[in-house]
Amino acid sequence: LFFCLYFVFSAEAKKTFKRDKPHVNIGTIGHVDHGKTTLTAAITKVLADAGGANYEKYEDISNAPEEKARGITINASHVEYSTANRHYAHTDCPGHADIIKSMITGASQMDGCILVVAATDGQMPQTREQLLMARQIGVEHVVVFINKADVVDNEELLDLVEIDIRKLLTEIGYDGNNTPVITGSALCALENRKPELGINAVLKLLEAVDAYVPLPKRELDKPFLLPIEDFFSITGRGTVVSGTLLRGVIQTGQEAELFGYNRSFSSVITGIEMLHKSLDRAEAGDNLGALVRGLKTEDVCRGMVMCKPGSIKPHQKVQAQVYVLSKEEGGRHTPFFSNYRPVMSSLTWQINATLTLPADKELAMPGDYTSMTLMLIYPMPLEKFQLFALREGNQTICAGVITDILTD
Ligand SMILES: Nc1nc2c(ncn2[C@@H]2O[C@H](COP(=O)(O)OP(=O)(O)OP(=O)(O)O)[C@@H](O)[C@H]2O)c(=O)[nH]1
Ligand SMILES: [Mg+2]
Repeated sequence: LFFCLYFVFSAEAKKTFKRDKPHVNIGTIGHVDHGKTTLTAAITKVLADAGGANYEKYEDISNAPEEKARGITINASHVEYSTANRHYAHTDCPGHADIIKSMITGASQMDGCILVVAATDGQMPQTREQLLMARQIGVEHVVVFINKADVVDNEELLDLVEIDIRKLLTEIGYDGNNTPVITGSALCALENRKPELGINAVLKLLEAVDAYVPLPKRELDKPFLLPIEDFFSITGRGTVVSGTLLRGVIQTGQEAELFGYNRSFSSVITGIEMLHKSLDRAEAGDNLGALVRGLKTEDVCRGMVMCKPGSIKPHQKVQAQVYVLSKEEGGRHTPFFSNYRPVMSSLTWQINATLTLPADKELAMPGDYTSMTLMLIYPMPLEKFQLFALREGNQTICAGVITDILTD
């Protein structure tokens, strides 16, 4: 959330066009060379003419700056633009590896994405892999752009590509029948040629994104979650837990559940304090202390969570998708195998977990990404799409995202 706000505000300062509209994060995914960057440039060009963007040249976007997310080097360009109803931040990563890394690390934070498929190739292995990854990290809405239609003058072939993509979407768990699929040419839009395939197709695409990708749920509207960082006791009053409220809103008098490391307590929030001031209410992003009724300091420890009862649960076995940090990123120099037992860390907790690689994968090399099963020594607060790291001593060796809960 902070990152989002920072991004919006810092962008606000830099540029001049109006930004008083609901904000949505999107991105381009698709097989190498299918036209993601050309399309990104074309969108800004088309919208620049309507006053909703600054035209970002292909060269500037494709020259993606290196950024670090969770210790991982990712090449990513961010552009922004506005349609009539919305403001978008759009991430474009070059090539397959950076797209996958930005998805696993949560760097791209897409509320929806544009899948670019070149009509000349149709779906390719990376199209499928990235779409699957998008599904696994919780991107619920995809809009498809069938690109390079300018060089395919065979209607039937274009139809076949569309049918094939709809089939793939359905197979992966998307609504393949109702997903908007727009056919056109990003290059024509960029070069002001063949308006029906160029500018008009890009406008159609933007209309589809506006209509099909819903506005993201605000963090404030979600059930509250406080990963506990610290705790202390106030003589005569009780125990205070502190940390940064990750989502939702808390109020005094509210029921809360505290759990983790095989402990679980029900309580009521009787006081909230922030910057030495007492408050009735705090919201996502606030760093606060909460006085909880009936708990002793020895009941609580760092790594437990305080949450709206039942909103997040302890789990011991999960399925995950991870990126194995390369040596250059500070990761391992050598591969690891099934039954390896690193420390898993997420929210504010850390715990030992045993990992199992998929049956067809004998080892995981630095720089790889892979699925794996993780068995924790205790059930811990976990949910689908949660980010975590695997560590070895002080070294981060993997960054991952939970794709499935396997046990209660
Ligand atoms: N004919 C034609 N060529 C296109 C079109 N869109 C993109 N291209 C060309 O396809 C090539 C790849 O385009 P990019 O936009 O760089 O593709 P990308 O998906 O960003 O590629 P990576 O970032 O390397 O994965 C470039 O030479 C583009 O000029 C199009 O609509 N028609
Ligand atoms: Mg590119």
